[in-house]
Amino acid sequence: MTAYLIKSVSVVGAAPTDLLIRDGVVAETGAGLTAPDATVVDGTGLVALPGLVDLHTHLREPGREDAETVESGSRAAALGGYTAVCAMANTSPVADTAGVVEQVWRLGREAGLVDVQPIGAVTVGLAGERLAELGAMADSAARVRIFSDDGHCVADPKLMRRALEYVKAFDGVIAQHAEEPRLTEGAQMHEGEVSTRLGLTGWPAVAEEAIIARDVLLAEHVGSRLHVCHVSTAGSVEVLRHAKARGVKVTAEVTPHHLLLTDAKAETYDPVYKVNPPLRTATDIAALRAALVEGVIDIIATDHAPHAVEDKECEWAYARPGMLGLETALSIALDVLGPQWDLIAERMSRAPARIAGLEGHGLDPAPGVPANLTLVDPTARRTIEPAELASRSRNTPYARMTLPGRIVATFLRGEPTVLDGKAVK
Ligand SMILES: NC(=O)N[C@@H](CC(=O)O)C(=O)O
Repeated sequence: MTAYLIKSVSVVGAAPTDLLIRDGVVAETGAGLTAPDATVVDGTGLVALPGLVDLHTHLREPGREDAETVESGSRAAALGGYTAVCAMANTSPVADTAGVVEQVWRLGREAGLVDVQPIGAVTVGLAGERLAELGAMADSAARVRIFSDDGHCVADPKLMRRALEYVKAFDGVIAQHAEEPRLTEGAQMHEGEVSTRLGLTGWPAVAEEAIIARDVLLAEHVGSRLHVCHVSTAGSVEVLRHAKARGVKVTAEVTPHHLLLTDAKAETYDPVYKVNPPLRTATDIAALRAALVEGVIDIIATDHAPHAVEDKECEWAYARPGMLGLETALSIALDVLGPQWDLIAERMSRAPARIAGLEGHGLDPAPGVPANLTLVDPTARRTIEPAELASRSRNTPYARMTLPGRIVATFLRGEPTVLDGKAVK
């Protein structure tokens, strides 16, 4: 195993220091370190963060390997500064058995670019009718702790209650895609002034808020852990604030795109902006940003949703919802939050690692800690070229935008997965 000596790097925004990485861990920190056997990495001007952790990634394997594979998505993640991603269950076949989650977990190990933690489906086939084998997935080699029907809401309150109760036995968490399906039938975009003008069927904010309100009450009633996926409205923030004040065990995520882009993007009729939940208003964005700073929203999660060209470059109504996120998330966070490094480390690494229970992740670089970290150049600016992304898909909403920050290197247990801004393998 090669040793690495990172010189003069700012750890989470602190004064520059040296980091010696050896045998998979941070062996030493301090000014003026020397290690003749180590490869030197110049960290001048760079910020070291604990490796980012994404709680919400669609890797598409098995089933849609044309859109993404565990390997291509892992490479996109590493290039985005991630050392761990949680892979959503809406694959084909659905990850609703021990066999499928073990397959995804094994593919992640084989790719070896990030730790891939499979998420298990809550219900068989995401159909919302009966519980999947949650216990078998938890006991499998993949050690599943997060369960989600993401892409679909667990709409039946009795099933949701059962799922919340079931996962208590192994400190699991249900990650809910909050969307009351009866209120979003035929929905194409956010219900509001723009949808009225464009004549597109709207997805009202209340469809999200009603489910979150119900679920925080259910989680409180059974004393279980609830995680809310991709929170997108100001009203949802108020429900979450209320629940947290009552001591409900609820955590919540916001995506980079819901922090930056509004429903006005639909005016272009470019389906790259079609996403679920939909892009909302400037008022929602302001509330989401404030909630993220305050901690009412715990984490940024990408909802990286790669789609093949034919599923995206078609009429708006026929396009699949979803956008890429892994390779641009840190840049959007920097754009939105500025260089608040401790906040970024908390919302993009420490907190998601805690929620997912990922050992060895989400820890600031310090002696003895597994060397899962990323080096960011905060002053660099880059223009997003879809063709240059590592993802197999091209559906980034940031094409040709110039964004702050560049991932220079990522280390997974002391081995670089990215060096000089390029994937190592
Ligand atoms: N977030 C998205 O817009 N898409 C997700 C699933 C979903 O939530 O619809 C996908 O898997 O593509």
